[in-house]
Amino acid sequence: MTIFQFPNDFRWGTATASYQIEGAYQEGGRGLSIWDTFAHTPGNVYDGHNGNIATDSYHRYEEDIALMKELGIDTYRFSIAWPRIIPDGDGEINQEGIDFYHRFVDTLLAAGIEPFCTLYHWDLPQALQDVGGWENRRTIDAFVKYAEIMFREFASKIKFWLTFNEPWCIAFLSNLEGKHAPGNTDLQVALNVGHHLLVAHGHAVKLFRDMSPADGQIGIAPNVAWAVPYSKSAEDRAACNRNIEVYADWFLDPVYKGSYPESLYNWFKEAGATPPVQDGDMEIIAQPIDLIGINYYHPTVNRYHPEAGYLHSEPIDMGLFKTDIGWPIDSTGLYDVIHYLQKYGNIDIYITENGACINDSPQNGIVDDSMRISYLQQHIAQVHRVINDGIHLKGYMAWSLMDNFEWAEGYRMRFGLIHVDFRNQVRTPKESFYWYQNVIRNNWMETR
Ligand SMILES: CCOCCOc1ccc(-c2cn(C[C@@H]3NC[C@@H](O)[C@H]3O)nn2)cc1
Repeated sequence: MTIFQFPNDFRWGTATASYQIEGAYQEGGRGLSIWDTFAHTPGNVYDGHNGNIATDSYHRYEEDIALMKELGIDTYRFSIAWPRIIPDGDGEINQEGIDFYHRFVDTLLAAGIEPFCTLYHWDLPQALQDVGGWENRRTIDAFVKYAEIMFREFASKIKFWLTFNEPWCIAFLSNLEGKHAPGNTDLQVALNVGHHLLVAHGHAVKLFRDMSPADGQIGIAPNVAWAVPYSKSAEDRAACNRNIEVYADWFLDPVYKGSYPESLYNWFKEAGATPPVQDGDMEIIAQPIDLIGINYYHPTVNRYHPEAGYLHSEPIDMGLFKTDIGWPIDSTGLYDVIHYLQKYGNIDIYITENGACINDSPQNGIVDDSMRISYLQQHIAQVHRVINDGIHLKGYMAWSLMDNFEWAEGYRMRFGLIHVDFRNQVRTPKESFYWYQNVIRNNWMETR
């Protein structure tokens, strides 16, 4: 048994996202998002699930925040639904939407919980997609207008901001692999989307500085892959590097270095695609940021294979224990990838997502999700190990507060510390909720 003591100022939290929990998709003046369209299109989401109701948190946020207070978190990561603020993307402001988030944030603050706000967690207004979405540079200006409204309204209440969640998912999963909204399957489209979201990020950061909100911090939240080569061969090592770089470096090099990673740039160029860089873009992207959020779930073991996707990098099943979504459980990847990111300097890092898909259900009112406790314990131990190495890892937000809409997997894949019965919205804290509550209360963890 080991005791892991955390710094007094370490932040403990949970995370969610607007489309995954709010529901009320046609209420409060909300416009449609690309995820409404994608989920309403047969075949895109498991069993036709969608976010029309989700966990009904638009109506139940006070109950949710009471559970957060019981859990004892000091930080809550959530996202704003752009379609609630500007229903058609860049037209009229919807005051009802702004008012909703003021009530929500005020309730969080009254509960002593720090709001940690993601501006864009994938729910692009459909009206913007109708004219090209992130492929169209016009969406950059629309995003900056949206961000300005949010900073003006909330910078006095919200001190932690993320521009984009998981840029790899926005660009590649959604526009090359076609698995998320809007479901394109073209490499050049993916590079266009990825570049434009980076330019939008840079403009939003510059605007944030120009509006000089008192003591606010802003960053971006890439999901990171950690790939270990199956063999020591140069081919396998290169295949792993491509896999790691496409999630992290493709976005963080432009932000921290003002240029795309050369090797991957050339890899895509060989495939006939290059980012649509215009004069001044790379300078605006490289606006200094204050922090990054890192979303980590699992590592992979990869080898080179000429027919393995756009990176010729094939993940190998090494027989590890897996969560119910099929991801291997190996917390060492978290330690390794955080050290990998030190090449950008000893930047302030928050783990803005980490968690396990374990589909346990209540038995006599108890959800004995011991596998999730084991997963969290292993990963929080690695968080401590990273801090012990002097790395500025400032906080940990478990994904997720409660079971919710897990994108293409719908509601069958459960990541929550709280079980949600989607037939009646009954929330049941799982055993992992009480385990995490104890870690937070003590600010230390013991392994068992
Ligand atoms: C067979 C090939 O498939 C290609 C990879 O396909 C995926 C799908 C999904 C993910 C994925 C999902 N999550 C959790 C979410 N993070 C943001 C938050 O909203 C959570 O719901 N992280 N990564 C990665 C890769």
